[in-house]
Amino acid sequence: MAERIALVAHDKKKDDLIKFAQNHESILKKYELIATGTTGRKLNENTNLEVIRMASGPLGGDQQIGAQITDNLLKAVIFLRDPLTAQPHEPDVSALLRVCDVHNVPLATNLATADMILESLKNE
Ligand SMILES: O=C(CO)COP(=O)(O)O
Repeated sequence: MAERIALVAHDKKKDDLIKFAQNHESILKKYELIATGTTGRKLNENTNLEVIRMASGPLGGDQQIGAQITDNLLKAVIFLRDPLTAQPHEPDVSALLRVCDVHNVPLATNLATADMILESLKNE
């Protein structure tokens, strides 16, 4: 089974994530990709990647991804969150970030770190 990476972006960061995914398509293609609902739909529509969609973030998608981290299924999480906009599901967002730390899963919350994580995956 291919290793799995989660891709998530809040609304104001979705364009950044799509551009990021387009720029890194060749490395991302080597992984099974999952995303929250709207992020996944936009990635499927705007890149050549095949992304498995969870529920939308506000409807529990972050929690579904968190459960996969707990089950040791994820290699890394790229979560471009919007630090300037309050989210109705902020507790879910915090829980996802927290569970990455609990299980020591690489987590990028901005593009600079996301680039570094993918750079390091190239060397595997
Ligand atoms: O809200 C999100 C993550 O917290 C993202 O959810 P969507 O991809 O469904 O917009």
